[in-house]
Amino acid sequence: MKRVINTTDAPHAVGAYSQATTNGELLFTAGQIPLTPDGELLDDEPIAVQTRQALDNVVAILEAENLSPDDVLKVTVYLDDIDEFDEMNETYSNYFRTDPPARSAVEVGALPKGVGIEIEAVAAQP
Ligand SMILES: C=C(N)C(=O)O
Repeated sequence: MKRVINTTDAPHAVGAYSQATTNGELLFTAGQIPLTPDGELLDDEPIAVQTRQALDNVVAILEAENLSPDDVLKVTVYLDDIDEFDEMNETYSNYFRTDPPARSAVEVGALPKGVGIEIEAVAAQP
């Protein structure tokens, strides 16, 4: 059965979606943008800062379900500018140090709120 996740440790949805959904086995986060839980948009910050905030949001959502980055199976990274891949990747690697999840990283034409990055994850209950 589908259940939605709501945590104040991650930003509220900026549209018609839930922060995450789960069926009790798999958890799907919504794409997380560099928006703080208090609603501050970090769109003018370097991509490293934006990546950190997006991943902090992913981690907060995971922790709301007692999951951790180790439980993540797949990540998708959407970048406004693929030339920022290396900078994103350096920050990203701090979150997934051993046996990192599968990942796709792609450049897209534009992202909500004019941010530089959006990151979504799929995790499984251990
Ligand atoms: C920010 C999003 N995840 C959205 O607009 O779908």
